[in-house]
Amino acid sequence: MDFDKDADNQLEFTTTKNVSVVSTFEEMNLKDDLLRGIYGYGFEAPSAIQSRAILQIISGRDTIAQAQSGTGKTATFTIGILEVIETKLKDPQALVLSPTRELAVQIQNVIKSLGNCMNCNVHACIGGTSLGSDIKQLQKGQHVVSGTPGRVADMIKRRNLNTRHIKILILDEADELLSKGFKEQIYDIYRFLPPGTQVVVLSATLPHDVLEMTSKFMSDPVRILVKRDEITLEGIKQYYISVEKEDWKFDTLCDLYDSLTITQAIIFCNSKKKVDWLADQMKKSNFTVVSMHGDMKQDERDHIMNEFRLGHSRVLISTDVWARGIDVQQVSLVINYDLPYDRDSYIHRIGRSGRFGRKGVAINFVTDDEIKSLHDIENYYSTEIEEMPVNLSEVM
Ligand SMILES: Nc1ncnc2c1ncn2[C@@H]1O[C@H](COP(=O)(O)OP(=O)(O)OP(=O)(O)O)[C@@H](O)[C@H]1O
Repeated sequence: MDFDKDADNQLEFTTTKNVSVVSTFEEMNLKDDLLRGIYGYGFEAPSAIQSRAILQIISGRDTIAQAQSGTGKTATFTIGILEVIETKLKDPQALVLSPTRELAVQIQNVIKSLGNCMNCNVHACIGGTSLGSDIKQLQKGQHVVSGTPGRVADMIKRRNLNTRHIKILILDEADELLSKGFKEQIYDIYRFLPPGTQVVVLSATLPHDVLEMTSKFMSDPVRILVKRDEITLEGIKQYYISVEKEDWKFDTLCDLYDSLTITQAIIFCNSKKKVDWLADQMKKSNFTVVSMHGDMKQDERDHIMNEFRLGHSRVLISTDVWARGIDVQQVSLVINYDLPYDRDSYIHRIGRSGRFGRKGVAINFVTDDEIKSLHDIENYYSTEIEEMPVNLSEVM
């Protein structure tokens, strides 16, 4: 496999024709224990992506599954994995890779929950934790490993993660995993997997160059894609506030604070330094906020994450470490204190609200310099980002 080989620019990618759609979980003919796990978790009927992609994954075919944020991609691959693994065999049979530690742990929990009646061991193999305990957990015998690329590559090379029986590799947030920062590590892992390992890639955003790259490590994949103008969700209302100058953003945020705490809110900044600065300023002005970024110690990140999931903290300031995959259903408001540098991040950030059909609101603070980028995003996704009405409570 050569990830960097020049791709054919003429390639057009379209959704595979005649992918069958099943409207109930029963029709998927799943193992009884798995079906019980699904209903026990509270799911009643499959979402659009689940109706299409689960059976493809179970059939063993390489699969490219794109679907809007919060529409159930995690359960899509989880149900696929749980159906094909054999719990009698105590070796890793499925490997799930994702770009952040928090996401890898969240996925581990979803797999555990859906596999609750199956005696399925799932290990989160992530950086920032002790190597010793990782090794111990792997020695115990795990059916599924959900991890971040660095630690997983390390465990494979040290021969603590046995890849011999892996039959399915999942790349969640695949466009991020195949971007510059991760690509080499993914390649490193891929070459240790048995030949013919089934590959499944998922994301809300799959740009053309990423789809091109998939031809290097996937064979005749089934493609379920979303058109660019259908990626944004109707349920997430998008607004902007013109702040003219950077200095005005802070007061604007303070004015909005009461609305932020109605449910839960995420405020995105473009750098770790800015997250620290903003959290400091808010605290100095007596607002209660928490913050999280990739330079914090893992136990601190875990603590912030747990408190936020429990609803004990309501306003979280973060970087793009929080942009992808994290699922907290109570989040109904996302603020881009800084507009993200790229269009894909915009989709992932605002998608932290409006999970599985819930309503969400995204507010973009834009200086005169940022207004052009905002219009770019608007045009690219054929979506509407309106000026924020005076009274936010009217739209919440
Ligand atoms: N069939 C279902 N019925 C009810 N709820 C579901 C169903 N499938 C998924 N959900 C719920 O929807 C929420 C979003 O799912 P998930 O996190 O898998 O979305 P996603 O598509 O991976 O989003 P993202 O693109 O942000 O990663 C979760 O809280 C999940 O429990």
